[in-house]
Amino acid sequence: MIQVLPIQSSATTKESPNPGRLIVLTGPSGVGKGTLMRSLLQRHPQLYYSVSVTTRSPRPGEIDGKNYYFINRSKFEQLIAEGEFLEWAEFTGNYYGTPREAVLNQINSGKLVVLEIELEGARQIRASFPSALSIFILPPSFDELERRIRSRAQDSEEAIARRLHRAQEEIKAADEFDIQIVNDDFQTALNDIEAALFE
Ligand SMILES: Nc1ncnc2c1ncn2[C@@H]1O[C@H](COP(=O)(O)OP(=O)(O)OP(=O)(O)O)[C@@H](O)[C@H]1O
Ligand SMILES: Nc1nc2c(ncn2[C@@H]2O[C@H](COP(=O)(O)O)[C@@H](O)[C@H]2O)c(=O)[nH]1
Repeated sequence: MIQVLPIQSSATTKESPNPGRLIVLTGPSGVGKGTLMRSLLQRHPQLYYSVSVTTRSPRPGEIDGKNYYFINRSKFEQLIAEGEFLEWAEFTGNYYGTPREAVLNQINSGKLVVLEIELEGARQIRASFPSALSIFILPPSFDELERRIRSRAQDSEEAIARRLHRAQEEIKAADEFDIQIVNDDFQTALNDIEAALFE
Protein backbone atom coordinates (compact mmCIF):
# COMPACT_ATOMS: atom_id res chain seq x y z
CA MET A 1 0.00 0.00 0.00
CA ILE A 2 2.66 2.47 -0.99
CA GLN A 3 1.63 4.12 -4.26
CA VAL A 4 -0.53 7.21 -3.67
CA LEU A 5 -3.50 7.68 -5.99
CA PRO A 6 -5.62 10.85 -6.13
CA ILE A 7 -8.96 10.85 -4.34
CA GLN A 8 -11.80 11.02 -6.83
CA SER A 9 -14.99 12.79 -5.86
CA SER A 10 -17.00 10.22 -7.78
CA ALA A 11 -16.31 6.66 -8.86
CA THR A 12 -17.38 7.59 -12.40
CA THR A 13 -14.45 8.94 -14.41
CA LYS A 14 -13.32 8.95 -18.03
CA GLU A 15 -10.42 6.66 -17.05
CA SER A 16 -12.73 4.05 -15.49
CA PRO A 17 -15.38 3.11 -18.06
CA ASN A 18 -16.60 0.29 -15.80
CA PRO A 19 -16.86 2.08 -12.46
CA GLY A 20 -17.53 0.20 -9.30
CA ARG A 21 -19.18 1.61 -6.25
CA LEU A 22 -18.30 2.38 -2.69
CA ILE A 23 -20.64 1.19 0.07
CA VAL A 24 -20.18 2.38 3.65
CA LEU A 25 -21.57 0.42 6.57
CA THR A 26 -21.43 2.42 9.79
CA GLY A 27 -23.07 2.47 13.20
CA PRO A 28 -22.05 2.10 16.84
CA SER A 29 -19.62 -0.51 18.06
CA GLY A 30 -21.40 -3.77 18.87
CA VAL A 31 -24.48 -3.12 16.72
CA GLY A 32 -23.60 -6.08 14.49
CA LYS A 33 -21.85 -4.48 11.50
CA GLY A 34 -19.12 -7.11 11.37
CA THR A 35 -21.54 -10.01 11.72
CA LEU A 36 -23.75 -8.58 8.97
CA MET A 37 -20.70 -7.99 6.81
CA ARG A 38 -19.50 -11.58 7.17
CA SER A 39 -22.91 -12.89 6.06
CA LEU A 40 -22.99 -10.47 3.16
CA LEU A 41 -19.57 -11.60 1.97
CA GLN A 42 -20.53 -15.26 2.22
CA ARG A 43 -23.69 -14.69 0.20
CA HIS A 44 -22.12 -12.29 -2.33
CA PRO A 45 -18.49 -13.24 -2.96
CA GLN A 46 -18.28 -10.62 -5.71
CA LEU A 47 -18.17 -7.91 -3.02
CA TYR A 48 -14.73 -6.57 -2.07
CA TYR A 49 -14.25 -6.04 1.66
CA SER A 50 -11.58 -3.50 2.51
CA VAL A 51 -9.34 -4.76 5.33
CA SER A 52 -8.57 -1.78 7.58
CA VAL A 53 -5.38 -0.80 9.33
CA THR A 54 -5.47 -0.30 13.11
CA THR A 55 -3.27 0.35 16.12
CA ARG A 56 -5.64 -1.67 18.34
CA SER A 57 -4.19 -4.90 19.72
CA PRO A 58 -5.50 -8.07 18.09
CA ARG A 59 -8.33 -9.82 19.93
CA PRO A 60 -8.02 -13.56 20.48
CA GLY A 61 -8.45 -15.28 17.12
CA GLU A 62 -7.95 -12.16 14.98
CA ILE A 63 -5.48 -12.62 12.13
CA ASP A 64 -3.18 -9.92 10.76
CA GLY A 65 -4.10 -9.19 7.14
CA LYS A 66 -7.52 -10.82 7.47
CA ASN A 67 -9.35 -8.97 10.25
CA TYR A 68 -7.05 -5.94 10.22
CA TYR A 69 -3.50 -4.95 9.44
CA PHE A 70 -2.19 -4.41 12.98
CA ILE A 71 0.52 -1.76 13.20
CA ASN A 72 1.92 0.61 15.84
CA ARG A 73 1.05 4.28 16.28
CA SER A 74 4.23 5.72 14.80
CA LYS A 75 3.85 3.61 11.64
CA PHE A 76 0.20 4.64 11.39
CA GLU A 77 1.15 8.32 11.71
CA GLN A 78 3.77 7.84 9.00
CA LEU A 79 1.11 6.38 6.69
CA ILE A 80 -1.18 9.35 7.43
CA ALA A 81 1.64 11.72 6.48
CA GLU A 82 2.25 9.78 3.27
CA GLY A 83 -1.41 10.06 2.27
CA GLU A 84 -1.96 6.30 2.35
CA PHE A 85 -5.48 6.43 3.81
CA LEU A 86 -8.77 7.09 2.06
CA GLU A 87 -10.08 7.99 5.49
CA TRP A 88 -8.86 7.50 9.03
CA ALA A 89 -10.02 8.30 12.54
CA GLU A 90 -9.09 7.87 16.16
CA PHE A 91 -11.74 5.78 17.92
CA THR A 92 -11.70 5.20 21.70
CA GLY A 93 -7.92 5.57 21.86
CA ASN A 94 -6.81 3.73 18.72
CA TYR A 95 -6.31 4.70 15.09
CA TYR A 96 -8.29 3.02 12.32
CA GLY A 97 -7.91 3.68 8.58
CA THR A 98 -8.86 2.47 5.11
CA PRO A 99 -5.96 1.76 2.74
CA ARG A 100 -6.43 4.08 -0.20
CA GLU A 101 -4.74 2.33 -3.11
CA ALA A 102 -6.42 -1.08 -2.85
CA VAL A 103 -9.88 0.44 -2.57
CA LEU A 104 -9.46 2.80 -5.54
CA ASN A 105 -8.05 -0.01 -7.67
CA GLN A 106 -11.05 -2.22 -6.87
CA ILE A 107 -13.56 0.55 -7.60
CA ASN A 108 -11.83 1.34 -10.88
CA SER A 109 -11.99 -2.33 -11.88
CA GLY A 110 -15.75 -2.32 -11.42
CA LYS A 111 -16.13 -3.85 -7.96
CA LEU A 112 -18.65 -3.07 -5.25
CA VAL A 113 -16.33 -2.15 -2.39
CA VAL A 114 -17.67 -2.31 1.18
CA LEU A 115 -16.16 -0.39 4.09
CA GLU A 116 -17.17 -1.16 7.67
CA ILE A 117 -16.11 1.94 9.57
CA GLU A 118 -17.01 4.27 12.44
CA LEU A 119 -18.77 7.63 12.22
CA GLU A 120 -15.89 10.07 11.60
CA GLY A 121 -14.47 7.96 8.79
CA ALA A 122 -17.93 7.52 7.28
CA ARG A 123 -18.35 11.29 7.27
CA GLN A 124 -15.00 11.69 5.48
CA ILE A 125 -16.08 9.20 2.81
CA ARG A 126 -19.40 11.00 2.33
CA ALA A 127 -17.47 14.23 1.74
CA SER A 128 -14.92 12.79 -0.70
CA PHE A 129 -17.20 10.25 -2.44
CA PRO A 130 -20.65 11.84 -2.74
CA SER A 131 -21.75 8.91 -4.90
CA ALA A 132 -21.02 6.35 -2.17
CA LEU A 133 -24.03 4.59 -0.66
CA SER A 134 -23.96 4.99 3.11
CA ILE A 135 -25.90 2.73 5.47
CA PHE A 136 -26.22 3.38 9.19
CA ILE A 137 -26.97 0.33 11.33
CA LEU A 138 -28.99 1.04 14.49
CA PRO A 139 -29.55 -1.19 17.53
CA PRO A 140 -33.14 -1.96 18.57
CA SER A 141 -32.35 -0.28 21.91
CA PHE A 142 -29.36 1.00 23.86
CA ASP A 143 -29.73 -1.80 26.41
CA GLU A 144 -29.52 -4.37 23.63
CA LEU A 145 -26.41 -2.64 22.24
CA GLU A 146 -24.75 -2.95 25.65
CA ARG A 147 -25.81 -6.58 25.90
CA ARG A 148 -24.23 -7.30 22.49
CA ILE A 149 -20.94 -5.59 23.28
CA ARG A 150 -20.73 -7.53 26.53
CA SER A 151 -21.78 -10.82 24.94
CA ARG A 152 -18.82 -10.54 22.60
CA ALA A 153 -16.65 -10.70 25.74
CA GLN A 154 -13.60 -9.36 23.93
CA ASP A 155 -13.19 -5.87 25.35
CA SER A 156 -12.09 -4.66 28.78
CA GLU A 157 -14.61 -2.98 31.07
CA GLU A 158 -12.94 0.36 30.32
CA ALA A 159 -13.10 -0.20 26.55
CA ILE A 160 -16.78 -1.17 26.82
CA ALA A 161 -17.56 2.02 28.75
CA ARG A 162 -15.76 4.17 26.17
CA ARG A 163 -17.54 2.45 23.28
CA LEU A 164 -20.96 2.87 24.91
CA HIS A 165 -20.26 6.53 25.62
CA ARG A 166 -19.24 7.06 22.01
CA ALA A 167 -22.28 5.10 20.78
CA GLN A 168 -24.63 7.71 22.27
CA GLU A 169 -23.06 10.36 20.01
CA GLU A 170 -22.89 8.11 16.98
CA ILE A 171 -26.56 7.14 17.11
CA LYS A 172 -27.54 10.83 16.98
CA ALA A 173 -25.83 11.05 13.57
CA ALA A 174 -27.86 8.26 11.93
CA ASP A 175 -29.89 10.69 9.80
CA GLU A 176 -26.77 11.98 8.05
CA PHE A 177 -26.61 8.74 6.07
CA ASP A 178 -28.58 7.55 3.03
CA ILE A 179 -30.27 4.58 4.70
CA GLN A 180 -30.95 3.60 8.32
CA ILE A 181 -31.44 -0.07 9.14
CA VAL A 182 -32.33 -1.42 12.59
CA ASN A 183 -30.47 -4.65 13.33
CA ASP A 184 -33.12 -6.28 15.52
CA ASP A 185 -33.93 -9.51 13.72
CA PHE A 186 -30.65 -10.40 12.01
CA GLN A 187 -32.13 -11.91 8.83
CA THR A 188 -34.43 -8.93 8.31
CA ALA A 189 -31.51 -6.52 8.65
CA LEU A 190 -29.47 -8.59 6.20
CA ASN A 191 -32.34 -8.61 3.70
CA ASP A 192 -32.68 -4.83 4.06
CA ILE A 193 -28.98 -4.32 3.30
CA GLU A 194 -29.19 -6.64 0.30
CA ALA A 195 -32.20 -4.70 -0.99
CA ALA A 196 -30.24 -1.44 -0.67
CA LEU A 197 -27.26 -2.90 -2.53
CA PHE A 198 -28.82 -4.96 -5.27
CA GLU A 199 -32.43 -3.86 -5.95
N1 LIG B 1 -29.47 -9.13 15.11
C1 LIG B 1 -28.73 -9.54 16.15
N2 LIG B 1 -29.33 -10.05 17.24
C2 LIG B 1 -28.60 -10.47 18.31
N3 LIG B 1 -27.24 -10.43 18.37
C3 LIG B 1 -26.59 -9.91 17.31
C4 LIG B 1 -27.29 -9.44 16.15
N4 LIG B 1 -26.37 -8.98 15.27
C5 LIG B 1 -25.17 -9.16 15.84
N5 LIG B 1 -25.29 -9.71 17.06
C6 LIG B 1 -24.21 -10.04 18.03
O1 LIG B 1 -23.75 -8.80 18.58
C7 LIG B 1 -22.36 -8.90 18.90
C8 LIG B 1 -21.61 -7.72 18.28
O2 LIG B 1 -21.63 -7.88 16.86
P1 LIG B 1 -20.43 -7.37 15.95
O3 LIG B 1 -19.11 -7.75 16.54
O4 LIG B 1 -20.74 -7.82 14.57
O5 LIG B 1 -20.62 -5.79 16.09
P2 LIG B 1 -19.86 -4.61 15.33
O6 LIG B 1 -20.85 -3.55 15.03
O7 LIG B 1 -19.08 -5.15 14.18
O8 LIG B 1 -18.86 -4.12 16.44
P3 LIG B 1 -17.48 -3.31 16.22
O9 LIG B 1 -17.86 -2.10 15.45
O10 LIG B 1 -17.02 -3.02 17.59
O11 LIG B 1 -16.53 -4.20 15.47
C9 LIG B 1 -21.89 -10.25 18.39
O12 LIG B 1 -21.82 -11.15 19.49
C10 LIG B 1 -22.98 -10.68 17.40
O13 LIG B 1 -23.11 -12.07 17.32
N1 LIG C 1 -12.82 5.18 10.47
C1 LIG C 1 -12.59 3.86 10.46
N2 LIG C 1 -13.21 3.06 11.35
C2 LIG C 1 -12.97 1.75 11.30
C3 LIG C 1 -12.11 1.19 10.35
N3 LIG C 1 -12.05 -0.15 10.55
C4 LIG C 1 -12.88 -0.42 11.58
N4 LIG C 1 -13.44 0.72 12.02
C5 LIG C 1 -14.42 0.88 13.11
O1 LIG C 1 -13.76 1.03 14.34
C6 LIG C 1 -14.66 0.66 15.39
C7 LIG C 1 -13.99 -0.26 16.37
O2 LIG C 1 -13.66 -1.47 15.74
P1 LIG C 1 -13.18 -2.74 16.60
O3 LIG C 1 -12.75 -3.77 15.59
O4 LIG C 1 -12.08 -2.26 17.49
O5 LIG C 1 -14.38 -3.16 17.40
C8 LIG C 1 -15.86 -0.01 14.71
O6 LIG C 1 -16.92 0.93 14.65
C9 LIG C 1 -15.34 -0.29 13.32
O7 LIG C 1 -16.36 -0.30 12.35
C10 LIG C 1 -11.47 2.06 9.43
O8 LIG C 1 -10.69 1.67 8.54
N5 LIG C 1 -11.74 3.38 9.52
